[in-house]
Amino acid sequence: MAPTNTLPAWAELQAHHEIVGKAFVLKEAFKADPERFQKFSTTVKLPADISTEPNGTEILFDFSKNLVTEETLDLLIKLAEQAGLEKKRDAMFAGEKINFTENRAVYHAALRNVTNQEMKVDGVDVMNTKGGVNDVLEHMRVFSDQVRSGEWTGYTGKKLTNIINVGIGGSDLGPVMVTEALRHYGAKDMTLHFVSNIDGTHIAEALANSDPETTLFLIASKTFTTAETTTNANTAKQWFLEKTGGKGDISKHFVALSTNEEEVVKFGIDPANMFGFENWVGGRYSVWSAIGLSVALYVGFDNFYKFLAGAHAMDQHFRTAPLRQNVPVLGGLLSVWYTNFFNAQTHLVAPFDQYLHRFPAYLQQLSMESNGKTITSDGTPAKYQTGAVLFGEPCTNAQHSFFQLVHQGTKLIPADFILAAKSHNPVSNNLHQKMLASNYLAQAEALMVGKTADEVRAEGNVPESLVPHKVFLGNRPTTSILVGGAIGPAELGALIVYYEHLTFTEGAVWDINSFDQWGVELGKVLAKKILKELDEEGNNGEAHDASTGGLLAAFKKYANLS
Ligand SMILES: O=P(O)(O)OC[C@H]1O[C@](O)(CO)[C@@H](O)[C@@H]1O
Repeated sequence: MAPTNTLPAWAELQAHHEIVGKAFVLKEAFKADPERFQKFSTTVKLPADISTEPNGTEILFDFSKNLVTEETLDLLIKLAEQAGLEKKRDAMFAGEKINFTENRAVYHAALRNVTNQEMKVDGVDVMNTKGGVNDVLEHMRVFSDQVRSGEWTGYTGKKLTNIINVGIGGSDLGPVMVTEALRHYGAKDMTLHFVSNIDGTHIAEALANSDPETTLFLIASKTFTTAETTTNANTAKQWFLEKTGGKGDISKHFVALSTNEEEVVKFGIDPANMFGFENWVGGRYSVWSAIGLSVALYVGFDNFYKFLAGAHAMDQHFRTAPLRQNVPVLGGLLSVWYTNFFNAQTHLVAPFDQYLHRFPAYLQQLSMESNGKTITSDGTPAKYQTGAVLFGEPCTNAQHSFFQLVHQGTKLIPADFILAAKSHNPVSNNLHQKMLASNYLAQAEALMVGKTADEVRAEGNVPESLVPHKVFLGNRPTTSILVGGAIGPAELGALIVYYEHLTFTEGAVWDINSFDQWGVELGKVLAKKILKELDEEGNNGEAHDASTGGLLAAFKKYANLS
């Protein structure tokens, strides 16, 4: 396609930004238009049979506190149309190989296709084929039921209640985030560990209090060749065999979640205990696949299925809602607006929800591994900014750390705030939840209205020298997401998919391939080479630049390596 910044709508948006965007005052827009909230907010409703609410949970997306007019949205949608967003979306759902640098389809939506619509890649029905989506789901159902009920036991006949997931990146972040988010639904007799880091501390700490008789290892790796995962998995296997005096039965205690049967077998896992998926599932989208087995084990298969169904509901919305009411499209286009026309560098996501404490970390991989790219579809560098730096922490904690910068710093930080109307823990007569909600509402309002010097003075007793320090410029944009019930499996599924398709929309407009991750390769290859050098006697890193060589030599000296 033509470079995005040469599309007619881009120039129109630039002109619009000069005239309208730069001068836009959010609080004035609310005064001028009493309908602004209604006009700029959209509600998505989940099916009743999967929701926490008897009539179906509504999720309200309030975009009204963004620096936009109706004309801005119209122009952004025009840009999306000119960039071929709908065509690209439809190609993804048609199983076309839109991951063109790896010649792969991007079909994780099939994993949550709970209405069993026809979905094909290369003419093959991925849902109903042998070993396809429905077969793997059935395998996950049977296995998770057996482990949870105690029918599947360890080598001494004990129930497996200690689950250790070994995986990294998408094979870790999704399972960790989702099991934490759904802790309310988790089996009370189960302990979960997630081992990802190559730092030996991670596996050592997980094994320290584990009993081999009751431990189940899930070796989660799409490729089954990732250095961290294979090393941690081998350490786990060695620990298991040592602790059981060689009597431990690997087939009862180790299962693999992978696409690579050959490597799984080499490792010593029975292919019958392998839960497969296909290469059209990207690592960062794999929690919906067999990689989500820890979720199914912890919250039970029925809840896992509701998680898929909530995700599917958001897929359906993304596929069918007109762009102007399409929430992931609007979220993605707002990100384009701030990144490319306001020069914003970041995207803050702050869940007002302790269970969602790993959500920002999960979104970091989703967003930055997808859109941290410079090269566009024709192989040339983009002449505009792409992926923002996504960061976040749960509130109210974040308010007491980095929110100073969000309120009074020199940077524009577009922010998303997420709250559930109902808490799973309405302690102290729901006081905590009301305080949480009051902060959720107050932060967005404060960021918008700010505080003028006159307002500071009117508070009285403020020395004139302090006045500028107490001024808040305001006009800082937020998107508020309000889940109408509690955050259950379906609500969580829908929220994740909102961000997936928001990321898709950004990538489609920026004309980059959001589905590869070549940028992680260089460091991996170099680390392999340096690992050998650490063991080579007399090698003091002379082949490297002076800094790397100097550090390598110093490490060897301090660590007593020769
Ligand atoms: O599941 P695997 O193949 O072990 O890969 C783990 C992670 O590594 C990456 O390839 C990046 O290094 C991610 O995309 C992926 O989620």
